Amino acid sequence: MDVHRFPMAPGEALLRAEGVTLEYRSGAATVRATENVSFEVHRGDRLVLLGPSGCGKSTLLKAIAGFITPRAGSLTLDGQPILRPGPDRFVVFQEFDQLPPWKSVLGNVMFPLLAGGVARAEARARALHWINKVGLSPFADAFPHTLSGGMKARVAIARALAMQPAILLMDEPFAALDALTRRSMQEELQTLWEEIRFTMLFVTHSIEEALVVGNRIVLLSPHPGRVRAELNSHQFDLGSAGGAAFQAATQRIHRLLFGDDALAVPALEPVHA
Ligand SMILES: Nc1ncnc2c1ncn2[C@@H]1O[C@H](COP(=O)(O)OP(=O)(O)OP(=O)(O)O)[C@@H](O)[C@H]1O
Repeated sequence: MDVHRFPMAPGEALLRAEGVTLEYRSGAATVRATENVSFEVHRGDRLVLLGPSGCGKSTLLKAIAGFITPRAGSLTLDGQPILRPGPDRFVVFQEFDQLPPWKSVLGNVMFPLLAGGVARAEARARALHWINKVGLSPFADAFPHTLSGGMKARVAIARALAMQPAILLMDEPFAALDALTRRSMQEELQTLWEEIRFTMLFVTHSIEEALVVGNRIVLLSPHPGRVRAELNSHQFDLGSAGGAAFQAATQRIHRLLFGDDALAVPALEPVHA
């Protein structure tokens, strides 16, 4: 078994969102979360959905995960319509209480593999491999309540990567962490990506985090979320944070989201920050 292998074939889009409108309905009330949103995620991309609170980022992720059906538009993965949840998509949430407290780190990472029908011995080997990758081998038998927030985040990432999903969906995974831990988790995620080159769709409302974590950023307007612009951000990492180019990009994005530029930029115009 090659536990390093991820489904990779650079080139065409892996995930395609086309004109996606998402709504919540309860009784007579309808809340439109996103409107006519289009973007593509290519294999090996670290695409960030960035926008203010309530612009529909989490709702988009839920739709891509297969939990919500678009009111209009389409979502396809590898050319196939997304109709339901599947093992090719795995979500890492902000709430690390997503780890069942009665299972050890090893048990937590093995759990989705076993649920997906992987034999116990292989699930154990794969889990131990990814626990090692996130630097938690000494804690394989520890239980979640004995771990720090950053360690829980690493368990959640190991659990997701062990499933070898076609795309990793991350919903503000570091938002609940203190600033220093958040920064080191961003760094660790970057190191893991450089080694494994998994495909990731990352949701955040932090401009700095988007620049550090992503190679491309899709900016969403306030409620309901519409694509405001798409930017390349591959030139930035934690090393460039605080530098002049990074600061300029941060201010540019801020203006695009909240300032006068927000009205002037048509959807999907490529912007090189
Ligand atoms: N279960 C729900 N029922 C009704 N409306 C909802 C539901 N979940 C979200 N909404 C609404 O949909 C819109 C988008 O919410 P969503 O959580 O996707 O935004 P977000 O960009 O992820 O925000 P945040 O950054 O604060 O998490 C909001 O107006 C929100 O109130």
